[in-house]
Amino acid sequence: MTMEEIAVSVTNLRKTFGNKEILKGLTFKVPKNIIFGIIGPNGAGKTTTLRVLAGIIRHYQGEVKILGLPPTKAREKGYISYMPEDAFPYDRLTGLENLEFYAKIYAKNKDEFEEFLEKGIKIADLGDRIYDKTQEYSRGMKRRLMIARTLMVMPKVAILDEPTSALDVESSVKIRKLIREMKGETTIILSSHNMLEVEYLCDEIVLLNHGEIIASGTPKEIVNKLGVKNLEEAFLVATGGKI
Ligand SMILES: Nc1ncnc2c1ncn2[C@@H]1O[C@H](COP(=O)(O)OP(=O)(O)OP(=O)(O)O)[C@@H](O)[C@H]1O
Repeated sequence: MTMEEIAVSVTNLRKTFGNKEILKGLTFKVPKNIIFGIIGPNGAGKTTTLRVLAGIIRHYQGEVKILGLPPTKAREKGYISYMPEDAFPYDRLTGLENLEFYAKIYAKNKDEFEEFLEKGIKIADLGDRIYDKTQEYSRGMKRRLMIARTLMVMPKVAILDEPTSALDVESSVKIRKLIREMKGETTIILSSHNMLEVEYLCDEIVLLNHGEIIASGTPKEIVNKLGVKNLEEAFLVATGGKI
């Protein structure tokens, strides 16, 4: 891969909290415009990694480049849009007002603001409920709004921490479709505990365990390498669980 083809490059990333080493030297590259998954058991370091990439965790060792820039710089330039796992809309605002609020932060001019908003409304797909205060929304509706907010600004890198966690089947399917439809337009980095989802969405993945990468490649490559039937089995074998 040439430099131009790489969206994110991580070299020997280490992060400690107190005296606990949470990330123990991660190295990986994410090509532009793919969907890249970070998977691993609870506490493996997925959210910590995503927070470093999003420019939220500023102190770490190693080198992280987003389109050639340190994450904080890339964030300042509006290259990154990040949806934390516990992202919630402002509940006193309507869905539309929430989108307007976020669009204003990213838009360089009025035309771009309108463009982002139009895209956000389309992605959120909430019909007339977009005019209701979000405190009246279901969990799935809130999530869709947050995904719309994250993706509508056409970031160069969208970071989604567990986009479908705690959603019912129908809401998850809708969100997966949304993400899939953005494929090729932007680089998407997501974490998930749902291996079917990861197999469906992700072009490439890294599997983290105790802050280390224990497998990487396409889902198919990992499955084949471990001689198992699917990614869920690969996950269990690689992390030492039982099938
Ligand atoms: N601010 C913090 N201070 C201290 N320890 C932290 C902090 N943030 C995370 N940790 C610890 O770092 C480890 C990795 O956490 P992280 O949230 O990155 O894992 P994860 O893979 O996203 O887990 P999950 O699947 O449960 O969301 C955990 O042991 C967690 O307790």
